Amino acid sequence: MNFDLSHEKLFTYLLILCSIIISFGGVVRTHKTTYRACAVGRLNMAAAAAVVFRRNLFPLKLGQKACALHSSCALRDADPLPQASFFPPNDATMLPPGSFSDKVAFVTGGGTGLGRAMTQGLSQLGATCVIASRKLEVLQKTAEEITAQTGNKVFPVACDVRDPAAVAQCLDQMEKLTGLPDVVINNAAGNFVSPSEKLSPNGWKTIVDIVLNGTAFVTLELGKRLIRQDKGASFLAITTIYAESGSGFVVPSASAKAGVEALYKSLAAEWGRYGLRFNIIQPGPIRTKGAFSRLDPTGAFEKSMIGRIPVGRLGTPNEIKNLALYMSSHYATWMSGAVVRLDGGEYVSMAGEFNDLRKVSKQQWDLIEAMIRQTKGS
Ligand SMILES: CCCCCCCCCCC/C=C\C=C\C(=O)SCCNC(=O)CCNC(=O)[C@H](O)C(C)(C)COP(=O)(O)OP(=O)(O)OC[C@H]1O[C@@H](n2cnc3c(N)ncnc32)[C@H](O)[C@@H]1OP(=O)(O)O
Ligand SMILES: NC(=O)C1=CN([C@@H]2O[C@H](COP(=O)(O)OP(=O)(O)OC[C@H]3O[C@@H](n4cnc5c(N)ncnc54)[C@H](OP(=O)(O)O)[C@@H]3O)[C@@H](O)[C@H]2O)C=CC1
Repeated sequence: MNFDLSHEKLFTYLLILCSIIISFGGVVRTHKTTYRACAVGRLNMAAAAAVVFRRNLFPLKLGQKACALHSSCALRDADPLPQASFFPPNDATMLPPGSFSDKVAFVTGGGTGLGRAMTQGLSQLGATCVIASRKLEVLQKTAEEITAQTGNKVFPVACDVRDPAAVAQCLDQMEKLTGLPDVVINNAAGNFVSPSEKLSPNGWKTIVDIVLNGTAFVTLELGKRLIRQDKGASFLAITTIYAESGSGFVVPSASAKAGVEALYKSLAAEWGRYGLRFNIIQPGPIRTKGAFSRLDPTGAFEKSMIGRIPVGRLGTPNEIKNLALYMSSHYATWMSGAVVRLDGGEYVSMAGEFNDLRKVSKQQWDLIEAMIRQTKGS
């Protein structure tokens, strides 16, 4: 019998064996690294398998604990690159205090992640906020926390943006609570990575319904009401850098976000005459539980993702907050139909044909240059 087991395969099998032991609650030492299963119960096996998967793609640092796939564990935090020290995030709120006094802001998906950060910023600068999404308890907790911090009211309203009747009801409720908004941020989204050949019709529909139809229902219903009341407003949509390029493995999201951009650019042209502005932010990767748990659940890709960001680090929710506040404010009244990318340079870094030459060392460059200079004629 021919046992063709390379070191790599043997190591993988060993790790799978370890993961099975881990899944029964054990602690395993391999290569001086202690892996302790962070999950209990049914998720144990999945977590341990994720560690094996990740270890084989990108080695864990010594002593780093495996924490994949379990909600009780903090999300892994891959190191920034050295150049990130030139570009520290400035999380302070940028606009002057009171920039949104007497304004009402409506933020979809305002209970978590980037939506929460933008709501916090608007509230801090004086806005009365209404936040809407499916999970009322999450919204309530965020609303209480922000109001306690800023002293300004944040109203939670349950709403599934996929349902136009629910959207209309939510806006009725807002009108009673605060009147129509001056600032609208369409931030709610759904996403997951999946090979497209595994997508069911309902998988496709779910993402397109949340992202494109949800944004359209909110925007069109609010727009009609604002037009009827002759009230101006700023609309902002949060899309993504791959809305422009497209991307494999998140095809429903890429298609829907591209649709949102077309919707916003079109309405910028059509509804300016009613006092309505429409702009778009395309964020690069920012660690939020919502995004990373669905787009990189094993944590295997975070390091390589940071590696392709010229600024050498992920963005922060507060960086998106500051841009969103500016674009929604009275400092930006001449801005409409704009698409602003905020991604540490990731988009251009992935696009440039020769950008991988960053990996070439000084000595290799000397050699390459000498070879090129030796070439005569064509
Ligand atoms: C080189 C790799 C680099 C990795 C980088 C990682 C980090 C990158 C950061 C950059 C991010 C860029 C853009 C981000 C865009 C975002 O939008 S992030 C925000 C993500 N947040 C959310 O998604 C929050 C809300 N999401 C949800 O509620 C759910 O996830 C869901 C599925 C969207 C909706 O929930 P629900 O309505 O309950 O739907 P379900 O009934 O569960 O499912 C509906 C159908 O979808 C199918 N499905 C669900 N999950 C999957 C999956 N993982 N794979 C395949 N199919 C899936 C499900 O089976 C249902 O279909 P069927 O009825 O046919 O079974
Ligand atoms: N984080 C990142 O790296 C990036 C994020 N983005 C975009 O930023 C935005 C915020 O994402 P992020 O904060 O990371 O992720 P989150 O998952 O935290 O935010 C998504 C929000 O959408 C809400 N939501 C989902 N489905 C619905 C629905 N059917 N009706 C109403 N609300 C819904 C969720 O609340 P609930 O579950 O209560 O409904 C949640 O608050 C999204 O538009 C995303 O596409 C873009 C590029 C990069």
